[in-house]
Amino acid sequence: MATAVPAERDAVAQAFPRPAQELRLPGAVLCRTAFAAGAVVDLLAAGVGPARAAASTATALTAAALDGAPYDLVVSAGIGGGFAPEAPLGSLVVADAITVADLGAATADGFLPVTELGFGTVTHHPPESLVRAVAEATGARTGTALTVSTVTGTADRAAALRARHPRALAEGMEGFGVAEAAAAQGVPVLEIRAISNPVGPRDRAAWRIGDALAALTAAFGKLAPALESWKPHDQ
Ligand SMILES: O=C(O)c1cccc(C(=O)CC[C@H]2O[C@@H](n3cnc4c(=O)[nH]cnc43)[C@H](O)[C@@H]2O)c1
Repeated sequence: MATAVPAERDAVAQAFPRPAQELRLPGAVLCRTAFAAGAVVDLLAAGVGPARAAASTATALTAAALDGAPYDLVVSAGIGGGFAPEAPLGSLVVADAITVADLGAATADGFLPVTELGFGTVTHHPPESLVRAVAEATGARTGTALTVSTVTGTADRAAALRARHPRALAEGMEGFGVAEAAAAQGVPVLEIRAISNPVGPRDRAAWRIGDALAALTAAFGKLAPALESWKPHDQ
């Protein structure tokens, strides 16, 4: 379970019945806990932004694989911006598509995603059955979660993103990085965002970080059955 910062990791940890044990890796610290039924869960404050989040997640994945206990699933979780009116403050979004919104080239004719330049990928798709089960368990809306390296701070930018990604519900800074690390090792990925602020004109007074962290704790409290019953071969 990869969050950006320790406050998000601790909000997730509160949903687990057992206190987490710290495991130090080179470049990452895991907090190991477990579901009531026993399945082990590693919580990682992976850092802010897609690059740092990818590096930390790759470290954790590699350590688990070398230990002979590879992960079945990676979850990117945290607070995020919500596109109005579909994703209001305090609501939850589970991504059915994890898309990087600003990886590409600016041209006179507009933005070109990196895939149109002939490189890489811009979207990862979490397993459909898991997205459905998590949305049912938590009441989350499902749609695209965008990953950006620059937080949106104007109405124009929000409108441009929405025009390019009509199914976008949430914006964060880590999901695509976490998903790239997971995909590189063939591990499925999920992204869950609790909405702390609207995507749009910068207005720090409008942030509701406490409410979003509480929504994250509540969501993970309801997630155990959906995650535990999901089998990696179910798509
Ligand atoms: O200074 C600002 O105007 C501002 C607005 C929103 C977020 C930030 C951050 O520095 C938070 C980065 C952190 O939180 C996640 N996050 C939360 N809201 C958003 C958002 O609207 N767009 C992108 N990321 C957001 C993000 O995943 C980072 O971990 C500053």
